[in-house]
Formats: sequence, structure tokens, C-alpha cells
Amino acid sequence: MNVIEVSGLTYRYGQFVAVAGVNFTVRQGEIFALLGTNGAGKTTTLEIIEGFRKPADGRVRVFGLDPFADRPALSARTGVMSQQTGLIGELTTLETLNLWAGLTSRKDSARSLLSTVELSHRADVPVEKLSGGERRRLDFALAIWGRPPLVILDEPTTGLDPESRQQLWETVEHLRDTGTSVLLTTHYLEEAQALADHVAIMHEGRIQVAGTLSQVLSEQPARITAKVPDVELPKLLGEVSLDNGQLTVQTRDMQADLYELLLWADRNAIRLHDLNATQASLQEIFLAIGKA
Ligand SMILES: Nc1ncnc2c1ncn2[C@@H]1O[C@H](COP(=O)(O)OP(=O)(O)OP(=O)(O)O)[C@@H](O)[C@H]1O
Repeated sequence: MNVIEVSGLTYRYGQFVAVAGVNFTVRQGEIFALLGTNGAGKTTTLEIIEGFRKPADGRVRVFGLDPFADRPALSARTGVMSQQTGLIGELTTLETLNLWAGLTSRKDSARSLLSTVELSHRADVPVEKLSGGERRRLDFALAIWGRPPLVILDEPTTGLDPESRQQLWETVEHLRDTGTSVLLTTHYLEEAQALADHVAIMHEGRIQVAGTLSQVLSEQPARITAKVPDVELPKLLGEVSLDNGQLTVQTRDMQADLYELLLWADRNAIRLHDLNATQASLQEIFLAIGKA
């Protein structure tokens, strides 16, 4: 089942086209990561899905509803963590959650949620005295309050230390495993690589690459590298470059080329020093898009 459907989405700030015909779907129970360069249009896209902005063109449906027209109905089913925090400095962490409990129809336990985001020891501390990372975790707790079926997170781990980031990832994975759909943006590629079932990479208002992680990664050639002696190389499918004994093969069939290379080394009694075979990383794809 599709929880979010976006087709032909376009948005303009005055004359400037920030989102230019974007299409994607988020299915129930998956983590979908929207990646992209700065100013690519990710936050604008999320704000339209959250019902805060009206598209200039195209169609957006969340649980089959129009988020701009049906925002009140959707807000009960959607937890949102924005880039900017809307917390009240004088309230304590626990008071903030209790205030939230009165504002939403979803039910939860403030104490148990504080434990989930590892803020139990900060329950009675005013928000203005929390660190940036602690505020981010409180924002996250508000977004997942009452386990809404859809959670939208705009750069949720910015400012978190590695341990807190890991802990947030585990909570997000647990939400997904219990049927929640998660749409998130991130600048941390390893985050998308660790978490996402589907990714889309935006650049200048458009989605340049999209699919499951393995689909996106397999679109880029893999790379085999090794140090080789000055002996005639075997015929390989990939693109071969040789620089001062350093062999690099960019290939779409890593298994076939690796097999040929190992066979060649064996026949010629060659030891392949520093042999390495790796799939393209999301980072390489991302950089290629940014340069295109
Ligand atoms: N209120 C606004 N008025 C005018 N232009 C805006 C406004 N908000 C965003 N923009 C422009 O729209 C484009 C898309 O911005 P958006 O915040 O959606 O990008 P983003 O992908 O979330 O960027 P980042 O990764 O840097 O947060 C940018 O060029 C930005 O400068």
C-alpha cells in the first residue's frame, strides 16, 4: 500500500522553481530517504507533504488525502520533526511531552518515550538548558509520540553524536519493523545506506536517481584495484586503466572480471598485491550527480 504518492510536484518561490516535477511513492512500512545537495528542494517537498505549502502543480496524496486541504485529518496520523525546533525554553523536557499529550489525540507514556530517546535523566531540566543534540532527541520524541503510522523527519540526526545517532537509527528501524512508514532527509550518506529501503537523490529541484539501494548502487560501475607487474593483462569487460603498476577496472560485471583477473594471476604465478573489489558507494553516485 502506498502511504505517500507524489506525482509531477512543482513548487515556486516567486519566479524561482524550487521543486520541478518530482515523482515518488512511499510504501507502508518502509524507510524512504530523500537525499540531495544543499538547496535541492528536499525541505520544500516535505513541507508540501506535511500540508504546510500548496503545490504550484502536480498531485500529492498522503493516506489518499490531499495534505493541504486535509491537514487536520492527516496531522493525527503523521509525526513531524522539522529542521527548526518549536520547543518552549522555559518548559522542562517532561512538561514539554505532557503539553504535547494534551495537543494530540495519540496516546503515549512520556516517561517511557523519554527512556526511548535516552532523556530520562533530563526529565526535569528546562529545554533552554538542553544541549543541541538533546533538543533534537526531544523533537524526535514528539514526532514519534503515540507511534503515528507515518513519521516525517527532516535531517533528524544533524547535531547528534555518533552514539545518539546510532540509537535514533535503531528506534527508526524498530518503527519500520512494526509497520510505520518513515520519510526522512539526510546529508549523511551512511545513514541512508544503513537505514533506507528506498532512496531518491534530488538536485536542483529534480530527482536524478531513485530506487532501492541495491538498484541505485548497481547503476554505477563497481571498481577492482590491485598492484600488478608489467605483464600483458587479460581481456576484461570493464574499463581498464594502468598507472605505474596500479590497475583500476571500472566494471558492470565484477564477478566476471574478478574471475578473469584471478585466473590470469594464477596462470602467470602473479601475486596481486592490495587487491580490492568494491561496489560503488552512494557517496560516489551523489558526487557524480552534483558535478553533472
Ligand atoms: N522561503 C523561501 N523563499 C525563497 N526561496 C526559498 C525559500 N525557502 C527555500 N528557498 C529556496 O528554495 C530552494 C530549495 O530549498 P529547500 O530548503 O527545499 O532545499 P533543501 O534540499 O532542503 O536544502 P538543504 O539541504 O540545504 O536544507 C533553495 O534554493 C532555497 O534557497
